[in-house]
Amino acid sequence: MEGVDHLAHERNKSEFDVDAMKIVWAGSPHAFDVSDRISKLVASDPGFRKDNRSTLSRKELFKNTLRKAAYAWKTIVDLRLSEEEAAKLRFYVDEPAFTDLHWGMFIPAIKGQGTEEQQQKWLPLAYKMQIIGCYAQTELGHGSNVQGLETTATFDPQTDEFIIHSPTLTSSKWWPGGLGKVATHAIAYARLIVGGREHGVNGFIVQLRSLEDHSPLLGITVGDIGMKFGNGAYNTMDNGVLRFDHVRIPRNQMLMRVSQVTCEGKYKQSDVPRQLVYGTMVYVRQTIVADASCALSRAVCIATRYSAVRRQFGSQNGGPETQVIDYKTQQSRLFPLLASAYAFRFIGEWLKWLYADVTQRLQANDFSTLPEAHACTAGLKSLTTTATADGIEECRKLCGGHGYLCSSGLPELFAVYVPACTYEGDNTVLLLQVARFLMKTVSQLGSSKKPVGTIAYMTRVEHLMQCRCGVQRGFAELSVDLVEAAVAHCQLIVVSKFIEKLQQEIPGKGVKQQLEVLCNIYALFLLHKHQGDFLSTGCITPKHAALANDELRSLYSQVRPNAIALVDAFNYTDHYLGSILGCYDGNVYPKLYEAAWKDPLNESVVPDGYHQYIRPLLKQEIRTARL
Ligand SMILES: CCCCCCC/C=C/C(=O)SCCNC(=O)CCNC(=O)[C@H](O)C(C)(C)COP(=O)(O)OP(=O)(O)OC[C@H]1O[C@@H](n2cnc3c(N)ncnc32)[C@H](O)[C@@H]1OP(=O)(O)O
Ligand SMILES: Cc1cc2nc3c(=O)[nH]c(=O)nc-3n(C[C@H](O)[C@H](O)[C@H](O)COP(=O)(O)OP(=O)(O)OC[C@H]3O[C@@H](n4cnc5c(N)ncnc54)[C@H](O)[C@@H]3O)c2cc1C
Repeated sequence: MEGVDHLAHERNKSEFDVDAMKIVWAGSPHAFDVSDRISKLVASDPGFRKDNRSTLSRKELFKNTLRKAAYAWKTIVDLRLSEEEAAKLRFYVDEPAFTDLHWGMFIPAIKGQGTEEQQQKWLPLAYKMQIIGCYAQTELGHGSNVQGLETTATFDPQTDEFIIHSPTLTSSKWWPGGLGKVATHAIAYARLIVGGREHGVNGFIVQLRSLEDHSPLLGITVGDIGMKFGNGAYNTMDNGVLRFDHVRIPRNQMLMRVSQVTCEGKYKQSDVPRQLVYGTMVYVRQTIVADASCALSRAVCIATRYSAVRRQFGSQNGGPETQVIDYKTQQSRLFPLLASAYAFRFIGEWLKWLYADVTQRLQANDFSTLPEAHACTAGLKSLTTTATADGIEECRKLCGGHGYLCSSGLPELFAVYVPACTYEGDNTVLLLQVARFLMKTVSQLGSSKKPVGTIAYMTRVEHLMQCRCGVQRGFAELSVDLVEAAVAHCQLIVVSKFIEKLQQEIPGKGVKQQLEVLCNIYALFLLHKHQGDFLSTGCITPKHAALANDELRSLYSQVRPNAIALVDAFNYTDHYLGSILGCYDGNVYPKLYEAAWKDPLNESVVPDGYHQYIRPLLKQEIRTARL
C-alpha cells in the first residue's frame, strides 16, 4: 500500500544514528544541507522528470536534454543559486549533457592553463554561458597517446595568428562531449609549430560556431559521432567529430600559462613542467573518484533495499520465505560493495585535498608533489572506476531478473557509468603511469631522496630491491606484473585513508563503530580476494587467511541489521535513484506491475504488426516449407 514503509522493520534494527551518518557521507552539515535541499528541489520539479527516457528516440532524447539543461540554467539564475548549489543541481538532474564538459573541463582548462589576462577575458563569458565550451583533445587516431596527436597549430608571424589544421583523417577530433551539436568554442589540443620547429602539444581556444545562428564557422566541419552503448544512457550527450581546414585564430588564444609564443614568433617555455598542459585531466580524474562513490552507492542502495524486500525459499510451516539479504552468499557479494562505496567516498575526500594542496604549491612554483599527485589521481581513478563499473553490474545480478528491467535503474546506471573506465585516461594506461612512478621510486631507493607520502612504505622494501635491483628486465616485459603492483599500491592508499578517517572525531551514536566494520570488511575482502599473493609472498600464513575469512563472515553479520540504515545515509531521493527496486518505502511489486502497463507496447492490446505478420502465421496463410 502507498504510504506504508515496507522497510520499517529493517530501519528499526539500526544500531547507529543515521542522521549523523548522513552528515559524514555528505562531508559536513553545510554540505548535507545543500545536497538535501537541492535534491528535493529537483525531485519535486516535473521539469526534471526522467522516467520516460527509455522510450525516446535519439533526437527526442537529445532535444529533451537540451530542454533540461536550459531549464536547469533558468532555475539556477531565477533562484540565484551559488556555484556549489548549481553544481549540486546539475548532479541531481542526472543526465549527461554538454554542460558537464563546459563546467567540468572547458572552464577548468582556462583556469589551469590560461594566463591571468586570458582568464579575465574568457571566464566571465563562460560563467554566464554566453559561450559554451568543450575539451577537444582526443582524435580519431589518438586518445591515450597525447604526444601522438596530429592536429597542428602553426604560428604565422605575418598576421600574428595560429593556423589550426587537421592534416589527416586520423587527426579529426573525435569524442569530445558537447562538440557534436552544441559547443560554440573548444579548447583544442594541437602540435605547436613555430618557425618550422615543433614544440609539443598545447591548448588553443577556437571558436567553432557562430554566436548569431550557431552555424559552423569557415573551415570548421563538425557533427555528432553517432549512437553509443546502451539506449538512453550517454546518447543524451553529443560527442562530436571536428575537422579544421586552416582555421586562423589570434595568437592570444593559445593558452599560455605553460608555454608562450611572442608576436616576434619566439617560443618560450615557462620554468614549469610541460606536463602542466595535462593539468585539466588531473583535475577531472580526482573528481571522477568522488563520482565513483556516488555511482557505486546508488547501485548498492538499490540492491540492498531490494535484497531486504525480496523473499525466496526458506518458508517454515507456511511462514514468510527468507529475505535474500539473509543469505551469506548475497551478503558476501553485496556488503563488500557497500564498504567500497564508503571507502571511495573517503578516498575522494582525501584526493580532493591532495589536488588542492598540489595546486597551491604550483602557484608557488613548488612542483615537489606533482609526480605523486599524478600517480594518485591516475591510479585511484583507474581503481575506483573499474571497481564501480564491476560493482554496478554485480548489483544488477544481485537483483535477479528484475535487475534487468529499465525500471530498476541499474541498466541505465551501468550504461552511463562504464565509459568512466576509458575516458579521462584508459584505466590500464593510467596504471602504467603509476607503475612508472613506483619503479622510479624504487630506482631512487638508497639515495638521499627518501620516499614520502603515499610511497613512504617503500623504504621497507629497500632491502629487497637492493638484492634484486641488478635483475632489470624491460618495463614492457614486466608490465602485467607492474600493473598489478600499481593496483596493490592504490588499494593500500584506499585502506590507509579509510583508517586515517576513523582516527578523526566522528560524532553520532554508533557511527564510528559502523565505519570501523565497513573498513574491516573492505580490507579483509581485499585480503581474501588476493590471498594467493599474500600467501605466496609469505605476508600471511594459511591460518591467517582462514582467520580472515571467519572474521569476514562475522563482520557481515554485524552489518546485516544496519544495512538499510547504511544506504539510507546516502540520502538519495527516489527521483535521483530512478529505481522501483530501490524505492525508499520498499513497495516494489505494485510499482513494478503498474509501471509495466505504462510501456508504449501496452498502448494497444493487439500489437502493431499482428495482422501483417502474426495472423498469416497462425492461419497458415504463409506456405510453410516441408517440415
Ligand atoms: C566532470 C567532467 C565529467 C567527465 C566526463 C568525461 C569527459 C572525458 C574527457 C576526456 O576523456 S578528455 C581526454 C582524456 N585523455 C587522456 O586522459 C589521455 C591519457 N594520456 C595521458 O595522459 C598521457 O598521454 C600519458 C599517458 C600520461 C603519457 O603522457 P606523455 O607521453 O606526455 O608522458 P610520459 O612520457 O608517459 O611521462 C613523462 C613524464 O611526465 C609525467 N606525467 C605524465 N602525465 C602527467 C600529468 N598529468 N601530471 C604530471 N606528470 C605527468 C610522467 O609521470 C613522467 O614523469 P617521469 O617518469 O619522467 O618523472
Ligand atoms: C564517453 C566518452 C566521452 C569522452 N569525452 C571526451 C572528451 O570530452 N574530450 C576528449 O578529448 N576525449 C574524450 N573521450 C576520449 C577518451 O579520452 C579516450 O577514448 C581515452 O583517453 C582512451 O584513449 P583511446 O580511445 O585512444 O584508447 P586506446 O589507447 O586506443 O586503448 C585501446 C587499448 O589499448 C591499450 N593501450 C593503449 N596504449 C597502451 C600502452 N602504452 N600499453 C599497454 N596498453 C595500451 C589500452 O589499455 C586499451 O586496452 C571520451 C571517450 C568516451 C568513451
